Amino acid sequence: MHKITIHANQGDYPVFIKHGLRHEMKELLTEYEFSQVLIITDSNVSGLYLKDVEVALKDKFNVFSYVLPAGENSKSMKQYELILNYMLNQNFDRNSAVIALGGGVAGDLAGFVASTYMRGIAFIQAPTTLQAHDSSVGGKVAINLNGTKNIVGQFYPPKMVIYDTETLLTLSKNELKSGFAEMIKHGFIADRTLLEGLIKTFPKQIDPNHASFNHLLLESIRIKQQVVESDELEKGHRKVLNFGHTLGHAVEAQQLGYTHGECVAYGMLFALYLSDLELNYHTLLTSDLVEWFNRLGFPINLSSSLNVDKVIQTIKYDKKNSNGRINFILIEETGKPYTKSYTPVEIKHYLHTFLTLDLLKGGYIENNNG
Ligand SMILES: NC(=O)c1ccc[n+]([C@@H]2O[C@H](COP(=O)([O-])OP(=O)(O)OC[C@H]3O[C@@H](n4cnc5c(N)ncnc54)[C@H](O)[C@@H]3O)[C@@H](O)[C@H]2O)c1
Ligand SMILES: O=C(O)C(=O)C[C@@H](O)[C@H](O)[C@H](O)COP(=O)(O)O
Ligand SMILES: [Zn+2]
Repeated sequence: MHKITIHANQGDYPVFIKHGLRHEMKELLTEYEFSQVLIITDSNVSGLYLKDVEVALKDKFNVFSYVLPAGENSKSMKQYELILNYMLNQNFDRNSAVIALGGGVAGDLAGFVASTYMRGIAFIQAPTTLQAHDSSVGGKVAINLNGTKNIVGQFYPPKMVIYDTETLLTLSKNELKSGFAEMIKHGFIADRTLLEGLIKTFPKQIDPNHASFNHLLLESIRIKQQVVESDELEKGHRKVLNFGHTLGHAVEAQQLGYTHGECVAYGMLFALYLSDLELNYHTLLTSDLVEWFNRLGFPINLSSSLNVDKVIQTIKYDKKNSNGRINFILIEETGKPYTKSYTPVEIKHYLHTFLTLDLLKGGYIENNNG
């Protein structure tokens, strides 16, 4: 078993990573005496792993389960309110705990519930997606509002992260790809070796059974750890974790059928394009990189599906904005991120030129589900 301890203002917490770890949850939680435990999961994960977790915990705790409709739309005010009502009706008290069993959607919503119910109760992350190697670490919890991503939320670190990597084996290709995009992001912002390792190990497809997969996953979690420990509340440096997200979140809000990670991947291509323009030479958005993204099945050509005016409208609500200017995370080179601010008019112009780049013409236009 791997253990990474994250230092956080409200208390350090361990991230345990192991194949089959869901069966050991009771042992991991030995020191806790929760009055009630609510497992919040979604309608796909419930059929796969809920029973195992209930069985693992039922001798020690009074266990309840709440199953969300799978998908991003559950990160909503409506689901938030439904869960709070459920907890109140079941007499959950201050000594109770919430366990998020699922991907980033269950984690972000359950964490926000835990952070606000009775002004905060214990929260445990039990991630089941590759994406959640990112979302379960760092304490960002949130829901969406009127199409704006994560606009209502908190920094609320979990007490523990229990990452059963066996669960990754049931993910679809598309969901693996989504989490892989955040690993690529971690490579770009902090670690050339990680990025090169990802390119070399997975030239055509992502294989969670590959001998190097776990090592690369751990490296990615360590980068997340270093960044969130350096600036837990995102006063400055943590913003680098938003590389690819400024455009990515606006694309995601258009609900074109792409996952969070696919939208972030597309946003990274745009951020690399802007980075090249800033540097006045073309070393970042290379044909090799675009072809790799294309082979993995990331969207690289959205020229016929993206509504640019809507993108600009959404980007105006980005949390990194200041004084009406849009702050993008760019890179000087792999591992050297910085912030550059633009007006919405400038971004609209650059987006138009980006969308018509010949380099991006050969790509997937349709969503590549599978
Ligand atoms: N808080 C953060 O720091 C942070 C970081 C990254 C992403 N996020 C958020 O996370 C969300 C995306 O997370 P996600 O990609 O995990 O989405 P998700 O939670 O919707 O999971 C993706 C899909 O995979 C299914 N699934 C989950 N585990 C499975 C398994 N083991 N086997 C088979 N199917 C499984 C789910 O039912 C869902 O359909 C977005 O809302 C994003 O904004 C938050
Ligand atoms: O942990 C962070 O900080 C991140 O930015 C990680 C992102 O991958 C994640 O998608 C996060 O939810 C985005 O945060 P937001 O503050 O832009 O909503
Ligand atoms: Zn993300």
